[in-house]
Amino acid sequence: MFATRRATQAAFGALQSRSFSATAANATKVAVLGAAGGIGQPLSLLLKLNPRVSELALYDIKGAPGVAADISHINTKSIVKGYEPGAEGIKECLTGAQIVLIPAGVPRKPGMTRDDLFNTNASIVRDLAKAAADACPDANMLIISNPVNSTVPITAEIFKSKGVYNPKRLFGVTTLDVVRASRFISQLKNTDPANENITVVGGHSGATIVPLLSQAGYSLEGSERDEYVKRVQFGGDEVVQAKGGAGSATLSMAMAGARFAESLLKAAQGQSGVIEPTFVDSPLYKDQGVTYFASNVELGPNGVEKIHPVGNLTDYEQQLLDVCLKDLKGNIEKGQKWAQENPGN
Ligand SMILES: NC(=O)C1=CN([C@@H]2O[C@H](COP(=O)(O)OP(=O)(O)OC[C@H]3O[C@@H](n4cnc5c(N)ncnc54)[C@H](O)[C@@H]3O)[C@@H](O)[C@H]2O)C=CC1
Ligand SMILES: O=C([O-])CC(=O)C(=O)O
Repeated sequence: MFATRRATQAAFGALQSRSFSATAANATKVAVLGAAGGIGQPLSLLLKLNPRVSELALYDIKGAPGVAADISHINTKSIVKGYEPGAEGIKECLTGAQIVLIPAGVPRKPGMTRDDLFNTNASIVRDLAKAAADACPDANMLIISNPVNSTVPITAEIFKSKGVYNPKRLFGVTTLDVVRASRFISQLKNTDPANENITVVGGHSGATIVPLLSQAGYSLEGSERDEYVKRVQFGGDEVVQAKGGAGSATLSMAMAGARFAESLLKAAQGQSGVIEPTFVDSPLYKDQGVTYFASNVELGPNGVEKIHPVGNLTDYEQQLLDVCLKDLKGNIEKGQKWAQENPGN
């Protein structure tokens, strides 16, 4: 039993700071949109375990009050409330939120690319972004719904159209790529994954995902290198295949989303030097027409504090980056154009 308790504590150790407790001064309302889904439920659970969160607001088109009632019995201090679907529910859910996580939308089935989700998820994200732009224009927006390379630019266009766009507060959550890249190298090298932190740059689909192993001091060669990179780039497909039509990564994504939210909370609550790769409005490749890009970003009380350049690359990594930039440009422009042509009601 004690072993079980120790294992549970270790599992949540990265998410919890036991000495930290939200006070009136740093009270933080976090909203999850799509909270009753495969990602939304475990993500909400992990946020309930985070002492930096004082209020958890859950919204979905179905089932959020039930998820909230369940999670609210967990013996941590934060208040949890689930909201009914509709304009009033989403407005109340979002009012006063400092962080909004959006995992609402459909997941992939085998044989689909993330871009195949565009037609369904673009309008879901647009409508939720509109509600957020009205109710909590200063919140940090964390976009999980795929295709992230397009849903982040869609969110930006909506905020721009309402005159409240702040590029420092919009994040595409690419943390799962970092988590996978770190776990997969630890399997190859027999190291502790907790000590690995592989930087992953670019975007969040296939060839746009570029792991930078050389910066962690690793140099894989030949087929071992190619297989590693392919596994990081197509890790999502591995899960989609294994689930056989029942969706894509949910549990690992919930962990990754909770980790990114925790990093933002730490930075917002005064911790310096908090750095995570994330897909943001970025100057790095704007001269090549790529207006959003994931690289290491230092987080602070105002969101994005400093966007780090990608740093030194091997010739091989440079080749991966060149392919990434080409794909990424198309994904971004597709989202921007769609949002401009489909402003919704
Ligand atoms: N960024 C990343 O690394 C990852 C992103 N994803 C993406 O996250 C999204 C969600 O995946 P799952 O949770 O597995 O899907 P899911 O289908 O299990 O859950 C989605 C939830 O969104 C809700 N929803 C749909 N329309 C909504 C709306 N207008 N307002 C509020 N809620 C709404 C649904 O009712 C459902 O509960 C997918 O697009 C998936 O591709 C998945 C894994 C990793
Ligand atoms: O593969 C998918 O569709 C879900 C996802 O983004 C991931 O697992 O990285």
